[in-house]
Amino acid sequence: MKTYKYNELSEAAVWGLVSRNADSNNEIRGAVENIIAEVKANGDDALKAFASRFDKVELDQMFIGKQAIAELANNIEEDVKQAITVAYQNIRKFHETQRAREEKTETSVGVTCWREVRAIEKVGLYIPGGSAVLPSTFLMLGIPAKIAGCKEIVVCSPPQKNGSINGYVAYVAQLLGIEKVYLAGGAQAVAAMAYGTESIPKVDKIFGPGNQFVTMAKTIIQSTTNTAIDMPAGPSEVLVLADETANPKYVAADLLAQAEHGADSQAVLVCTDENILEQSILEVEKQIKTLPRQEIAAKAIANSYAVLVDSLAKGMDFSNIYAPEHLILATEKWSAITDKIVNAGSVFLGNLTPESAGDYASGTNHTLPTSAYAKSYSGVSLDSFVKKITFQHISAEGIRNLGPTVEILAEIEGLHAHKNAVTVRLSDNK
Ligand SMILES: NC(=O)c1ccc[n+]([C@@H]2O[C@H](COP(=O)([O-])OP(=O)(O)OC[C@H]3O[C@@H](n4cnc5c(N)ncnc54)[C@H](O)[C@@H]3O)[C@@H](O)[C@H]2O)c1
Ligand SMILES: N[C@H](CO)Cc1c[nH]c[nH+]1
Ligand SMILES: [Zn+2]
Repeated sequence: MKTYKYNELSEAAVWGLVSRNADSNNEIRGAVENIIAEVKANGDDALKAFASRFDKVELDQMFIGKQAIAELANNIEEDVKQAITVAYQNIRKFHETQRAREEKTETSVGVTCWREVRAIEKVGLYIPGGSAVLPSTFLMLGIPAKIAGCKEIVVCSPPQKNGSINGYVAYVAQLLGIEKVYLAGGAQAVAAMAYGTESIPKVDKIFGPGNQFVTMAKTIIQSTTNTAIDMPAGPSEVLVLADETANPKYVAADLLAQAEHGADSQAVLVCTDENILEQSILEVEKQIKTLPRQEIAAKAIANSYAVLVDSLAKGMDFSNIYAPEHLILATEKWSAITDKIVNAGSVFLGNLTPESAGDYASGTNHTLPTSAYAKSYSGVSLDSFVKKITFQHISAEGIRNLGPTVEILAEIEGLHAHKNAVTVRLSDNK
């Protein structure tokens, strides 16, 4: 892992360091635009052709139904069922706390305004399944969708080599009461949910993480269709901010946990202590050899780096510019610096809080903004699955009170029909 000294970096060098996945974006955009156009024109036939090309499987049907889901779910190990259930309960508990309760407000006498929450009716959940199948993502998306009360939940995941889904995904489907999982992955799944095909219904909003193809497809359909997206949730990343109280073994384990997601993942160590920094890098080199996915992790680590800083405050400055998906404060002094966090998707405090806990089971959502989108987006939550509609009611007293103000403002904008909508009421309610 290459190491930089923060106080020796120019501003341009810092911006260069924090930019990710920028080089390949144009190439990926072209490929994804072609995939979207194919799905739009040829529906299920295109999906089957892409499954054959990218997932190396010939599909007879486009989904796995209730009966097959039950059979697959039945066959998984008991301890896994229990672990999934614990995760389900914690994620549900945390997301239940996000139900909005807002008061009605009388903004002026006789004028009452409020907001009411309505679920987005048709949502599409993308469950990644390329290099690793992620049933945990199904929990992260399915639980808030169910709590919100979304009427139609369409689920897509890449077909496995046997033309089916794995048993753990099936078990989650059963827990959530979802009766169909569509066999579509990558950009083509996103296109299918945005345009609809013979089998896959068009949805109002698409959720879920994925590789650069999935993320690019979401970004494109967001501006070319009326289907919204949760956020750009692309290749995983972590920034560990450590000091002399950090444990290099834990730091390295956390860096590798995100590195093993994909060759394009990034793991950044920002450290105030040269010794801890060097020990952590040595630990990365040691621990990586024990990983089954060491080839993938090694590519991600080659695409990662460490930064030596003078203080935790300087480290936090760098972190805020980087805006990591995950920020780990590997320091006993974490409580002194949390208020300095401006940009991060999800934060893990202290030496005993591994990021993996949030990936699976502590309760927070693991679908989070990457590539510095944490500067402007939040991770998935119950809010992501609802709209908040504003309401207002104006009484006779209210229109007498507020009417003249509206008339004047409509007048200065030259919008006389607007003014008149008030005037006709005022003349009837003197
Ligand atoms: N940000 C988050 O919240 C978050 C959460 C979980 C996972 N992730 C990320 O999700 C990603 C999952 O990626 P994955 O690849 O394992 O699964 P994936 O399901 O995102 O992608 C697999 C699909 O990609 C398509 N594909 C593969 N090669 C292609 C090519 N050359 N051209 C066009 N399409 C192609 C195929 O259709 C395949 O089905 C990882 O990068 C992981 O880090 C992010
Ligand atoms: N770390 C991923 C988000 O970037 C989520 C995940 C799923 N499974 C394991 N990890
Ligand atoms: Zn992870």
